[in-house]
Amino acid sequence: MSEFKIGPLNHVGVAVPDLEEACETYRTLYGATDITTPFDMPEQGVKVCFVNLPNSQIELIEPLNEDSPIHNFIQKNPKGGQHHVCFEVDDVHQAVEEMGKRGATVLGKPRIGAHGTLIIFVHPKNSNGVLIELMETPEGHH
Ligand SMILES: CC[C@H](C(=O)O)C(=O)SCCNC(=O)CCNC(=O)[C@H](O)C(C)(C)COP(=O)(O)OP(=O)(O)OC[C@H]1O[C@@H](n2cnc3c(N)ncnc32)[C@H](O)[C@@H]1OP(=O)(O)O
Ligand SMILES: [Co+2]
Repeated sequence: MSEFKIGPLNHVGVAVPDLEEACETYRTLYGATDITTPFDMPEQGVKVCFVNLPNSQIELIEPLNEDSPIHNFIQKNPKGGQHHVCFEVDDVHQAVEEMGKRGATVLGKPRIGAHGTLIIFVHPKNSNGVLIELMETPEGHH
């Protein structure tokens, strides 16, 4: 197995109080034309949609309920805010192992994210206050 390292920036996560309103902002203010239909991910506690860009995505996420991992974030930032940065990796299980070895705190277990591949999160305290998501590269995405 090759030495662990992060690969391409896959998306920037933005937490919002109202997903439809945020989509409208990207449509009307920024002229975004390729925005996916919002969908719920109950197991992740969020409603999600993507603003597809030539080289990356903005991932808009809204808490589904009070148990959502981003419920507190929206409480503290009622207008929303930049939430996480996601990098692609070859192997999430290798990433978990390496993060542990390198003294970082992995949040929860690997689970399937909005791109249908395994993801993990590394605590903001390990990366200058930025929540980092690591996701396995989707098939055919290179
Ligand atoms: C559908 C999946 C999709 C995908 O891409 O596939 C997603 O990306 S879903 C994204 C939503 N899911 C997650 O974020 C899961 C991982 N996150 C967590 O486990 C929590 O959000 C956690 C632990 C990072 C923070 O939880 P919470 O805010 O409830 O805890 P605290 O209030 O105690 O916060 C601890 C400490 O961290 C600071 N904080 C919280 N969120 C963030 C953030 N997004 N970026 C930077 N810092 C953050 C918070 O202010 C506290 O700081 P402190 O100085 O200790 O007060
Ligand atoms: Co994400």
